[in-house]
Amino acid sequence: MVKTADAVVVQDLGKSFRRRDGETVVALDGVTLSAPAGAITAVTGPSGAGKTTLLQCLAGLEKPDSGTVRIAGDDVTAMRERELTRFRRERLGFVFQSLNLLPNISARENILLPLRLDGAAVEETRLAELAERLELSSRLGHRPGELSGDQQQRVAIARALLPMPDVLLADEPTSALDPTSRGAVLDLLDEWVREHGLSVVAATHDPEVEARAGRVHRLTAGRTAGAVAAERPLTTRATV
Ligand SMILES: Nc1ncnc2c1ncn2[C@@H]1O[C@H](COP(=O)(O)OP(=O)(O)OP(=O)(O)O)[C@@H](O)[C@H]1O
Repeated sequence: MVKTADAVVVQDLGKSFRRRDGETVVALDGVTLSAPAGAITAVTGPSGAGKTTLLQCLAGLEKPDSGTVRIAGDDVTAMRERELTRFRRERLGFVFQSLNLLPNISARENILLPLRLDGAAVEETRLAELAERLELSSRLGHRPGELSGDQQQRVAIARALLPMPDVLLADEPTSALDPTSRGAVLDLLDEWVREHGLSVVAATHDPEVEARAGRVHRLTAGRTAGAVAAERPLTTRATV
């Protein structure tokens, strides 16, 4: 089933940080954007533009100072911590820049962790399919320290996808991937977007992710410049 409504709607989001020296850094300065279901949305922009902060606010891991974040119609900014934790587990998948794999358990156990925390059944068939598509089948018994950076990033992607989230929030999801794995990962994401209506919101510097995106938002100094930099239907890959 392919959904077409906006999965993520961000309105006038503001977030500042107080640095140790007392200076205030404005990371998000009134960001307004949306991301449809059934598409990849790229958030691009120079280093320090606020991309990671935006994803953290979308995930409810940072509390914005102003504005709203709606995911599948639910106002994330209004949720209390317990509700937010459940919402995150049930609806969202993350690929963090730092990957956050647990070092003392195998790739397989890392991938299964969100389902285990949720008390959900282990989806062996889906796990096997994901592992095969991400070329991890022979690596599932290895711990993260025994894997290359490229393999670790693919483990983080498998972990985020296995519970079948509505929205995948990904911070530089292809940064450690070589060209072959990058193609395999992006093909897989394209497929999930089309077949499961997944909404992928990816902060990225990677032109290939941008090329696959149905919508591109460019952030500059915490602001969306012109809100939608490029928009095209999923089936056409024309550059705008
Ligand atoms: N916890 C924090 N404390 C203080 N300042 C912060 C904090 N997090 C982010 N910032 C500042 O907010 C601004 C936006 O940072 P952010 O990491 O969101 O940018 P980014 O676009 O993701 O950068 P990159 O592409 O390098 O990851 C930067 O000036 C950064 O130094």
